[in-house]
Amino acid sequence: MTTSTEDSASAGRPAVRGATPLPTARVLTIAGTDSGGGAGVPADLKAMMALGTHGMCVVTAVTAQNSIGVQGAWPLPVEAIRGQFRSVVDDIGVDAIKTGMLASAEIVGTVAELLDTVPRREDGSRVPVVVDPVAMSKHGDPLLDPEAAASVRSLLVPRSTVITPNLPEAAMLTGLGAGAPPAILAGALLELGAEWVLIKGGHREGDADDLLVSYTGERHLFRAPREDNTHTHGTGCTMGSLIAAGLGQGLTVPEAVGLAKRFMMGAIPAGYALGAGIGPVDPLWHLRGALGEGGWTPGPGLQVAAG
Ligand SMILES: Nc1ncnc2c1ncn2[C@@H]1O[C@H](COP(=O)(O)OP(=O)(O)O)[C@@H](O)[C@H]1O
Ligand SMILES: Cc1ncc(COP(=O)(O)OP(=O)(O)O)c(N)n1
Repeated sequence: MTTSTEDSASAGRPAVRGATPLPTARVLTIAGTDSGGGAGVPADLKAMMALGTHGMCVVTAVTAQNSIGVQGAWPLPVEAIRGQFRSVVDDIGVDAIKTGMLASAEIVGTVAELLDTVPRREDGSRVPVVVDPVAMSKHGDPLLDPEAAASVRSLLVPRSTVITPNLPEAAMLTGLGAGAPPAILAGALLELGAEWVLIKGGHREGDADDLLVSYTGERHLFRAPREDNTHTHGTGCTMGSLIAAGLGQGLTVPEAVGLAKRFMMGAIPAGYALGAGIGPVDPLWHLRGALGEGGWTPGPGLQVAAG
């Protein structure tokens, strides 16, 4: 295995044929895996694909996880994280980035350093970065060392285009209680250097409204009734990835959040039972009618000959 990042772009490569213009945005998640497929990198890639973008991943940690909880977590060496990041950014390029589970202060520091190396866009603006400050799973299993919260606060929040905490994560980062009003939590995060803050409402009593505020004073409330479905594993990861996919396609932050929220309002009621515990939201809810019962059926062109 080689981890070299020094190849020049074309040295010794075969000519690439069939130059179809890039049909879509390139969106990168920097996050942990979920072996059960409901959250983390698998959820991110599915959400990115659901909006028609090309999803890519830098894995930060591997988790053994299912519908009942997280049974184990193994952070990767920072060299592996740097290597994956360089492979993607130096050859393919990125139109938007989302971060999720970062596990340790060392990984948070490495990711902050890597974000600073992303080339600017043609118009000189920064590639948008959605920071989902993942701290624990729905089951209460820790996904971030407690001492890493300070690094997220000082290194990642100021590098974010939009940070998307749930209520407990906003409380952890600000030192305020999770019961503090969303506008107060958002204001404290803006003071830490975020451009936009989305306080997600999944952990609220009653409604599931999300509050989006910007450092310029713009304010948007995305309202939604609480869905009575326990199968909501992966809501935060899916939401953050949809926002990144929207930003990569050129939407503004309020437009991307609005699109993501509307999508979630279909994905959450469609969440399905899987395993003995909390099943996942359905990133394919909008295609189920077209897929038919049991999934997609190959057309005549894809029939495999018998024998
Ligand atoms: N039961 C629910 N009904 C409706 N919307 C929900 C529900 N649970 C979560 N959401 C929405 O899902 C998105 C993700 O939020 P949240 O669940 O708070 O994130 P996280 O997974 O990080 O805790 C938000 O838009 C939130 O309002
Ligand atoms: C590897 C990994 N990353 C993130 C999470 C948290 O995902 P989230 O979308 O917030 O979903 P819940 O865990 O709250 O259902 C995770 N579980 N695993």
